[in-house]
Amino acid sequence: MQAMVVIPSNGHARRRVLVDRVHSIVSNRAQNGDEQYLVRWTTDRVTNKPPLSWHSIKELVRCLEHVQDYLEVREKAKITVSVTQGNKKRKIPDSGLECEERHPSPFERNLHQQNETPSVSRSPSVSSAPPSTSVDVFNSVLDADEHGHIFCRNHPSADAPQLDLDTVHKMNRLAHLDSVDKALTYIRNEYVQRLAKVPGTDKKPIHLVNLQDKSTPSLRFRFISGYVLDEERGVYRASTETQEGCTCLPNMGRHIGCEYTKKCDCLEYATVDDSRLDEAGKEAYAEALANGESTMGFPKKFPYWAEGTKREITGCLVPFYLNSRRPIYECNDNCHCGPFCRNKNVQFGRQVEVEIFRTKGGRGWGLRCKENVREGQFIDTYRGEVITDAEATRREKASSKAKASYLYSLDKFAESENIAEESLYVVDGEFMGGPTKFMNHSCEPNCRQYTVSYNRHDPKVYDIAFFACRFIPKGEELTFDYLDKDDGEPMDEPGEDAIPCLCGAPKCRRWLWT
Ligand SMILES: C[S@@+](CC[C@H](N)C(=O)[O-])C[C@H]1O[C@@H](n2cnc3c(N)ncnc32)[C@H](O)[C@@H]1O
Repeated sequence: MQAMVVIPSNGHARRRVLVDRVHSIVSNRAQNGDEQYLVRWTTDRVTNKPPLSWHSIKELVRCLEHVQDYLEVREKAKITVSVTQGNKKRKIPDSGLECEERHPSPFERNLHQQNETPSVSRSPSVSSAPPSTSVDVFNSVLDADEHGHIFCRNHPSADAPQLDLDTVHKMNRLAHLDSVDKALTYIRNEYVQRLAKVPGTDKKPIHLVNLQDKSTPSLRFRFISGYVLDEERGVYRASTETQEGCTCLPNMGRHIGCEYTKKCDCLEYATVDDSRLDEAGKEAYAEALANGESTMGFPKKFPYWAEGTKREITGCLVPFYLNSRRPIYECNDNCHCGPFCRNKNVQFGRQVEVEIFRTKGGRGWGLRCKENVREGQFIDTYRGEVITDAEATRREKASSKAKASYLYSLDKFAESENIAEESLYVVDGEFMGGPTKFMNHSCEPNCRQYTVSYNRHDPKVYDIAFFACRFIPKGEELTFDYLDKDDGEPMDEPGEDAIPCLCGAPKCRRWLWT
C-alpha cells in the first residue's frame, strides 16, 4: 500500500526518485550548495504542463541515465549559444525553439535561485501540511512508497504551482551558469562501479580515464559477456544438434588430440596444411577439392602456437592465420577434449587488462592496453545484440551518418555458403556489448578482426575476435581497420557526407566511410 506523504525536496538520504516513472530531466539549478535537477514525470496526458519537481542529485542515483542525457543536451546547447552569439538568435536546448535574446523574468530567476527554508510539496491528503509558497513541485503532487521511492501522481493538481515546458526551456539559459560537477561525479562513479561488475574484471580489470573533459561514456550501455540474439525478429543460432563435438581425448599430448589435426572433427573446415602432404596426399587433396568432398583426414593448419614452442608465444595465433583472413574453428563444449584443449582460446574471453580513455583527436572514446601485448595475442571479442539485416538497416537510417556506428555484419560465410544479404545477421554493439565497443579505426592498425566459429555448421552466428597483429606496448591505443583493407587497397570516391578519418597514421586513407 502506498502512503501519501509530504516529501522534502532534498530529504532523507535513502529517498530515491522512482526511475520507472521519470520521463526526463529538463533543467538544473544550484540550491543551498546542492545541485538540483528538474524531473519531468511520465503522464498519460498530452500536455505542455506535465508533472515536474526539483530533486537533489542524491535522490536521482537510480536515474543517472536521464541526468546524463540532460547534461549532454545542455552541453550541446552551450556550444550552440557560444557559436551563435553575435546574431542575437539562440537555439534552445531540447525544445528546438528559437527565441530572441531576452532577460529572465523575476519568476524564472526565482525558480533558479530559490534559497528559502526547506521546501515542501503539498499533498491534499495530508491536512497538516503547512501552507507553502514552494515551487518545488509543479502541476501535480509527489508521493512515496514504503521503500522511500518517490513518484509523482499521474493526474493534474489545480492546487499545485503551475509551470509549462516553454517556460522551463526559456529559464534554462540560467541553468547553464550553475555547476553540474556533483552529477558528473555521480555518473562517473556509477560507470566505474558497473565496470567492476563486468565478468572477467576480477582477473583483468577494465579502467576508465578521461584527461580531456568531464564526460563519461553512456550509462545507457549494458556490458554483456555473450551475444544477445534478437529472437523476436527471428535471429537464431543453428540448433545445438549441429554443434558436434570432436572425439579427441584430453591430455593426449602434443600431436595427439586436437593438435593431431587429421583427426579433430572441429577442424574439418580448417585450411589443409599442404606442406605436410606428400605427392599422393596432394593428388588426393586436389581430387577432394574438385569433387567438393570433405577434407576430413587431411592435416589441417592449427590456429594457435601450442605447448612445446616458446612459452611466451603459446596461445598466440600462428603466422598462417595472423597473415590471412581464414576463419578459426575452435573446439566447443560438446567436444571430448576437455577444458584444457589448445584449440580453445577466444571462448574464454578477454585476456588483457584494458583502459577506456577519452582520445585527444576528436575520435570520442578509445581503448588501450594496460600491459604489453604479444604479436598474435588474443585481446577480446566484439559483443552486442545480434539483429537481422533489415533491423540493422532500420537503425542505420534512423541515425545520422555522422553519428558513431557500432554495426558489424556477420558476412564472413555469405559467399561460400551462398547466403543472401537480407538473410545475414548484424552485431550492434551500441547499447550492449563489451569494451571493444570503444576500439577506434586506424588505417595502420595494431589489431585485426578474425572470424572464430565453435560450430562449423553455423555460418550465420560466430565470434568476431581481435588479435594483436604486431607487438603492442603497454599504453598504446588498440585499433583495427574498419574496412579490413589490404595494404594499398584504394577507397571508393568520397560522397558528400563522407566521414573524415582522424587516425593520424602516415598512410591514412583520409576517409573513415566514403
Ligand atoms: C565503434 S565506435 C568507436 C568508439 C567511439 N570512439 C566512441 O566514443 O564510442 C566507432 C565510431 O568512432 C569514431 N571513430 C573511430 N575511429 C575513427 C577515426 N579514425 N576517425 C574518426 N572517427 C573515428 C566514429 O564516430 C565511428 O563511427
